[in-house]
Amino acid sequence: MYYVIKRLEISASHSLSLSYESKCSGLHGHNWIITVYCKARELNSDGMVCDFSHIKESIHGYLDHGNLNELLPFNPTAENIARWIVEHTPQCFMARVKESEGNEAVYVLDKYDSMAVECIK
Ligand SMILES: Nc1nc2c(c(=O)[nH]1)N=C([C@H](O)[C@H](O)COP(=O)(O)OP(=O)(O)OP(=O)(O)O)CN2
Repeated sequence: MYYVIKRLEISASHSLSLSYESKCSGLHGHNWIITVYCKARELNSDGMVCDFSHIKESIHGYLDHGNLNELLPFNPTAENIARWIVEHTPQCFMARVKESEGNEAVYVLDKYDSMAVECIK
């Protein structure tokens, strides 16, 4: 099995729609650190799982310097963003989305859950 791991940073704003009072309901920004995990049993004809720059383009190219509430069709929590990355990135099975030093969410496809447990130890 081959793996590629791409880390990228996006600067973006969001506000959260929550069922309780929170400062996060106001528009604010983060420099999000995103880690994308892709895998393939066989390499493509270019000798890659997938191109690092294609991963960057589809996430950074779309979200950087944007308002996530306008760009994404869901409440832009770190968890929902991580799921969106997995669902929209070819060969991706797991994504980590870090809002700040202490706050990070991970989404992993069900069948790779044990791998995620190892990675986030
Ligand atoms: N499970 C989640 N919890 C929270 C999310 C989220 O996406 N998933 N997001 C937020 C807000 O985006 C908020 O901006 C985070 O605020 P921040 O000040 O960074 O967090 P803390 O209050 O915990 O601040 P510390 O500096 O880490 O103490 C909120 N929650």
